[in-house]
Amino acid sequence: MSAGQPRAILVGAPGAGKTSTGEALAAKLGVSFRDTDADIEATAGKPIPEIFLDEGEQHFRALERAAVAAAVRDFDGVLALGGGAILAEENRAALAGHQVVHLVVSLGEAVKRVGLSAGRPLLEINPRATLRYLLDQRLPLYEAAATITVETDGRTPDEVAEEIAALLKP
Ligand SMILES: Nc1ncnc2c1ncn2[C@@H]1O[C@H](COP(=O)(O)OP(=O)(O)O)[C@@H](O)[C@H]1O
Ligand SMILES: O=C(O)C1=C[C@@H](OP(=O)(O)O)[C@@H](O)[C@H](O)C1
Ligand SMILES: [Mg+2]
Repeated sequence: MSAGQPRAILVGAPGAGKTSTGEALAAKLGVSFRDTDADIEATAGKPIPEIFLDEGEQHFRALERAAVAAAVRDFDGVLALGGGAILAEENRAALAGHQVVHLVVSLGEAVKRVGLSAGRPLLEINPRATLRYLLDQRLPLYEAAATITVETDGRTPDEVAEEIAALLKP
Protein backbone atom coordinates (compact mmCIF):
# COMPACT_ATOMS: atom_id res chain seq x y z
CA MET A 1 0.00 0.00 0.00
CA SER A 2 1.40 3.41 -0.86
CA ALA A 3 0.17 6.57 0.86
CA GLY A 4 2.15 8.87 -1.41
CA GLN A 5 5.58 10.02 -0.42
CA PRO A 6 7.05 12.05 2.43
CA ARG A 7 6.65 15.81 1.97
CA ALA A 8 10.19 16.19 3.27
CA ILE A 9 12.87 13.95 4.72
CA LEU A 10 15.22 15.62 7.20
CA VAL A 11 18.84 14.51 7.48
CA GLY A 12 21.85 15.91 9.34
CA ALA A 13 24.09 15.44 12.34
CA PRO A 14 22.87 14.82 15.87
CA GLY A 15 21.80 18.20 17.21
CA ALA A 16 21.00 19.63 13.77
CA GLY A 17 17.37 19.75 14.89
CA LYS A 18 15.82 17.04 12.70
CA THR A 19 13.33 16.08 15.39
CA SER A 20 12.43 19.55 16.67
CA THR A 21 12.49 21.31 13.31
CA GLY A 22 10.63 18.38 11.76
CA GLU A 23 7.83 18.79 14.28
CA ALA A 24 7.68 22.54 13.61
CA LEU A 25 7.67 21.98 9.83
CA ALA A 26 4.92 19.37 10.00
CA ALA A 27 2.76 21.73 12.09
CA LYS A 28 3.36 24.54 9.60
CA LEU A 29 2.41 22.33 6.64
CA GLY A 30 -0.55 20.78 8.48
CA VAL A 31 0.77 17.22 7.98
CA SER A 32 1.91 14.47 10.36
CA PHE A 33 5.39 14.09 11.73
CA ARG A 34 7.32 10.83 12.02
CA ASP A 35 10.79 10.07 13.35
CA THR A 36 12.50 6.78 12.52
CA ASP A 37 14.12 6.79 15.99
CA ALA A 38 10.64 6.67 17.57
CA ASP A 39 9.62 3.90 15.14
CA ILE A 40 12.70 1.87 16.13
CA GLU A 41 11.92 2.32 19.84
CA ALA A 42 8.34 1.20 19.25
CA THR A 43 9.49 -1.89 17.35
CA ALA A 44 12.13 -2.81 19.92
CA GLY A 45 9.92 -1.93 22.87
CA LYS A 46 12.73 0.00 24.54
CA PRO A 47 14.68 3.25 24.31
CA ILE A 48 17.64 3.58 21.91
CA PRO A 49 20.33 3.52 24.64
CA GLU A 50 18.97 0.16 25.81
CA ILE A 51 19.07 -1.24 22.27
CA PHE A 52 22.74 -0.20 22.04
CA LEU A 53 23.46 -1.75 25.44
CA ASP A 54 21.52 -4.99 25.02
CA GLU A 55 21.99 -5.82 21.34
CA GLY A 56 24.65 -3.42 20.05
CA GLU A 57 24.90 -0.85 17.30
CA GLN A 58 24.74 -3.35 14.41
CA HIS A 59 21.33 -4.51 15.59
CA PHE A 60 20.20 -0.89 15.95
CA ARG A 61 21.34 -0.20 12.36
CA ALA A 62 19.36 -3.19 11.08
CA LEU A 63 16.22 -1.91 12.84
CA GLU A 64 16.99 1.52 11.40
CA ARG A 65 17.22 0.24 7.81
CA ALA A 66 13.82 -1.44 8.23
CA ALA A 67 12.33 1.72 9.78
CA VAL A 68 13.66 3.96 7.01
CA ALA A 69 12.41 1.64 4.25
CA ALA A 70 8.93 1.42 5.78
CA ALA A 71 8.59 5.15 6.46
CA VAL A 72 9.84 6.27 3.04
CA ARG A 73 7.46 3.78 1.42
CA ASP A 74 4.32 4.41 3.50
CA PHE A 75 4.40 7.86 5.04
CA ASP A 76 3.27 11.14 3.46
CA GLY A 77 4.17 13.73 6.11
CA VAL A 78 7.45 15.17 7.39
CA LEU A 79 9.97 12.44 8.18
CA ALA A 80 13.06 12.84 10.38
CA LEU A 81 15.84 10.25 10.22
CA GLY A 82 18.47 9.52 12.86
CA GLY A 83 21.83 11.13 12.14
CA GLY A 84 23.53 7.81 11.33
CA ALA A 85 20.93 6.54 8.87
CA ILE A 86 22.88 8.15 6.01
CA LEU A 87 25.73 5.64 6.51
CA ALA A 88 23.78 2.76 4.97
CA GLU A 89 23.84 2.53 1.20
CA GLU A 90 20.36 1.01 1.34
CA ASN A 91 19.03 4.11 3.13
CA ARG A 92 20.78 6.47 0.71
CA ALA A 93 19.17 4.62 -2.19
CA ALA A 94 15.76 4.94 -0.51
CA LEU A 95 16.20 8.74 -0.35
CA ALA A 96 16.75 9.13 -4.08
CA GLY A 97 13.98 11.05 -5.82
CA HIS A 98 12.62 12.55 -2.58
CA GLN A 99 12.81 16.06 -1.16
CA VAL A 100 15.70 15.62 1.25
CA VAL A 101 16.58 18.51 3.56
CA HIS A 102 20.06 18.73 5.06
CA LEU A 103 19.97 20.64 8.33
CA VAL A 104 23.48 22.03 8.70
CA VAL A 105 24.93 22.58 12.17
CA SER A 106 28.45 23.62 13.15
CA LEU A 107 30.47 21.42 15.47
CA GLY A 108 30.38 24.01 18.27
CA GLU A 109 26.63 24.43 18.08
CA ALA A 110 25.98 20.68 17.90
CA VAL A 111 28.10 20.14 21.01
CA LYS A 112 26.13 22.85 22.85
CA ARG A 113 22.82 21.31 21.82
CA VAL A 114 23.48 17.63 22.49
CA GLY A 115 26.77 17.34 24.36
CA LEU A 116 26.50 14.65 27.05
CA SER A 117 22.78 14.36 26.46
CA ALA A 118 21.15 11.22 27.72
CA GLY A 119 19.53 9.24 24.94
CA ARG A 120 22.37 9.48 22.41
CA PRO A 121 24.59 6.52 23.24
CA LEU A 122 27.27 7.46 20.70
CA LEU A 123 27.83 10.83 22.40
CA GLU A 124 28.04 9.77 26.02
CA ILE A 125 31.83 9.86 26.04
CA ASN A 126 33.83 12.78 24.69
CA PRO A 127 30.97 14.34 22.68
CA ARG A 128 33.08 16.99 20.97
CA ALA A 129 35.63 14.55 19.53
CA THR A 130 32.92 12.08 18.60
CA LEU A 131 30.80 14.72 16.89
CA ARG A 132 33.85 15.96 14.99
CA TYR A 133 34.47 12.44 13.74
CA LEU A 134 30.79 11.91 12.84
CA LEU A 135 30.63 15.20 10.96
CA ASP A 136 33.82 14.46 8.98
CA GLN A 137 32.55 11.04 8.03
CA ARG A 138 28.96 11.99 7.24
CA LEU A 139 28.96 15.54 5.86
CA PRO A 140 29.70 14.47 2.27
CA LEU A 141 26.91 11.89 2.51
CA TYR A 142 24.35 14.42 3.82
CA GLU A 143 25.40 16.85 1.08
CA ALA A 144 25.10 14.27 -1.69
CA ALA A 145 21.64 13.17 -0.54
CA ALA A 146 20.19 16.65 -0.05
CA THR A 147 17.99 18.54 -2.48
CA ILE A 148 17.64 21.43 -0.01
CA THR A 149 20.30 22.70 2.40
CA VAL A 150 19.47 24.93 5.35
CA GLU A 151 21.73 26.47 8.00
CA THR A 152 20.52 26.11 11.58
CA ASP A 153 23.15 27.91 13.71
CA GLY A 154 21.69 30.92 15.51
CA ARG A 155 18.15 30.16 14.39
CA THR A 156 15.20 28.60 16.16
CA PRO A 157 13.54 25.42 14.88
CA ASP A 158 10.57 27.56 13.89
CA GLU A 159 12.72 29.90 11.80
CA VAL A 160 14.42 26.95 10.13
CA ALA A 161 11.03 25.33 9.43
CA GLU A 162 9.82 28.58 7.86
CA GLU A 163 12.74 28.58 5.42
CA ILE A 164 12.24 24.92 4.52
CA ALA A 165 8.51 25.45 3.93
CA ALA A 166 9.34 28.23 1.46
CA LEU A 167 11.85 26.04 -0.41
CA LEU A 168 9.81 22.82 -0.66
CA LYS A 169 8.14 21.95 -3.91
CA PRO A 170 4.38 21.44 -3.48
N1 LIG B 1 17.67 25.57 15.75
C1 LIG B 1 17.89 25.23 17.04
N2 LIG B 1 18.35 26.16 17.90
C2 LIG B 1 18.60 25.84 19.17
N3 LIG B 1 18.42 24.61 19.72
C3 LIG B 1 17.95 23.67 18.92
C4 LIG B 1 17.67 23.92 17.54
N4 LIG B 1 17.24 22.77 16.99
C5 LIG B 1 17.25 21.86 17.98
N5 LIG B 1 17.67 22.40 19.14
C6 LIG B 1 17.84 21.71 20.42
O1 LIG B 1 18.92 20.79 20.24
C7 LIG B 1 18.60 19.55 20.84
C8 LIG B 1 18.62 18.48 19.78
O2 LIG B 1 17.56 18.72 18.85
P1 LIG B 1 16.89 17.55 18.02
O3 LIG B 1 15.73 18.12 17.31
O4 LIG B 1 16.66 16.36 18.89
O5 LIG B 1 18.07 17.23 16.97
P2 LIG B 1 18.35 15.94 16.08
O6 LIG B 1 17.05 15.19 15.96
O7 LIG B 1 18.84 16.48 14.77
O8 LIG B 1 19.43 15.19 16.81
C9 LIG B 1 17.24 19.73 21.52
O9 LIG B 1 17.45 20.05 22.86
C10 LIG B 1 16.62 20.87 20.78
O10 LIG B 1 15.73 21.61 21.58
O1 LIG C 1 24.19 9.75 14.89
C1 LIG C 1 23.80 8.59 15.16
O2 LIG C 1 24.40 7.58 14.75
C2 LIG C 1 22.56 8.45 15.97
C3 LIG C 1 21.73 9.54 16.05
C4 LIG C 1 20.49 9.51 16.86
O3 LIG C 1 19.49 10.34 16.25
P1 LIG C 1 19.59 11.96 16.15
O4 LIG C 1 20.49 12.30 14.99
O5 LIG C 1 18.19 12.39 15.93
O6 LIG C 1 20.17 12.45 17.43
C5 LIG C 1 19.96 8.09 17.00
O7 LIG C 1 19.48 7.61 15.78
C6 LIG C 1 21.04 7.18 17.53
O8 LIG C 1 21.39 7.61 18.83
C7 LIG C 1 22.27 7.14 16.61
MG1 LIG D 1 16.37 13.24 16.30
